[in-house]
Amino acid sequence: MTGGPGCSALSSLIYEIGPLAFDVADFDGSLPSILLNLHSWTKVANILFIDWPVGTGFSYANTSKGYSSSDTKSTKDNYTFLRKWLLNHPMFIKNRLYVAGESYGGKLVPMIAMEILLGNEAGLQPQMSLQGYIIGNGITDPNIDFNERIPYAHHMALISDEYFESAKVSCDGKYDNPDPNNLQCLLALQPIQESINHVNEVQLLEPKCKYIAPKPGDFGWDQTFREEDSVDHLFLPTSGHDRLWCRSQNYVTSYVWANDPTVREALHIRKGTIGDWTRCNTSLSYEKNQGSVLHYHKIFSKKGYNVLIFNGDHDMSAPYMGPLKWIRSLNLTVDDDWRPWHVNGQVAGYILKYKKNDFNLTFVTVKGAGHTAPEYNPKECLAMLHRWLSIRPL
Ligand SMILES: COc1cc(/C=C/C(=O)O[C@@H]2O[C@H](CO)[C@@H](O)[C@H](O)[C@H]2O)cc(OC)c1O
Repeated sequence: MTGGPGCSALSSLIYEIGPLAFDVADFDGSLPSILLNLHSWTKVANILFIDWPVGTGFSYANTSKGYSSSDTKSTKDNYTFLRKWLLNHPMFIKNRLYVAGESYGGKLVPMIAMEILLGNEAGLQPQMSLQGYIIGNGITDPNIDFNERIPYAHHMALISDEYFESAKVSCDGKYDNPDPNNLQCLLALQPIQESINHVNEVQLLEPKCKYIAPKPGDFGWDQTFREEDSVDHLFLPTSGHDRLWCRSQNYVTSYVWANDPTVREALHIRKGTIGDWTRCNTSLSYEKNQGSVLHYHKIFSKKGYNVLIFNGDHDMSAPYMGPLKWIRSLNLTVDDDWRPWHVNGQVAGYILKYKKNDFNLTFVTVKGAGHTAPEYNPKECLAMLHRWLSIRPL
């Protein structure tokens, strides 16, 4: 499951872990060519890519009321879909099953896993062979994940020791949505904000680009885009005169492809169901009604499941330090202490394994990767998944 909420699973399929990718290098504005992704996760697993919540990607409801969704509603929808899909594809019922998601999708992962567990316990058919779950740069508890951004910025040398110390003393760990009456904290956060504002928060090392309204005909797609649903379309570097490459430009290919009439016909998208396809639908009526999902992880940690939590370590929006903090709160035992893991003789990141009875949790960093880790380090991420799924040491 992709994040957002409201980002299409097509984004994860094409730009991250699916078997196909667009040829962004040769893209000239017309229908992009399709390439094979050598590092597709489908080499080691069958994957269902789900557009959730309803209204995301090509998914649609028949009534306007049907579009209102939430964490709990979407969890149930995903579970219902999975049950129906498995009943229609019985050859997959016995397969080992993992629920996987990234970013905001990581919040739904333990919720859906719990729904499966409860459904199995209630004897619902089909019984699913749930083995565990996988979360990449996920959000678990915004209080933990987002408050770790400032300590992370300090770790990554974006703010000085003095700025950090002063915020630490004044803000009592509440850097995200600080108490508006705590003037000391607000003052301490000011130079911190100025230091990090112009850094690309999803990949510290890449240029930060800001949206400017595209002109009709830009990229050969002669539509005027609405700003709210076309934030990926055209970006300019926030400073400097030269047009820099920005990763977000790669996403233009998805809009051109998914809105091409021949593509939509080939995909059997029913006419009149949705208008323009957008990579992330930001106008959904979605209630984030589960603040934290840490309690789901707590319940799973008392049962026999296998969990993989991985983080591109150059992402400041959902920094690796968030999971490290909430995982520590589960009171597990360290099974394999922090050590590097390798791909092609190079350090690909770091691993830390925990255990408690039959529960195994592997925490992995992907060195140098941003928010959507497989998009940045595809080879390493496939190696990680392959080794973890085959219960080999990373
Ligand atoms: C709960 O409140 C927040 C949620 C998020 C979620 C981000 C997210 O899913 O990112 C998208 O991830 C997907 C990958 O799953 C990418 O493709 C999209 O580009 C990306 O937008 C972020 C926040 O602050 C930055 C929040 O405050």
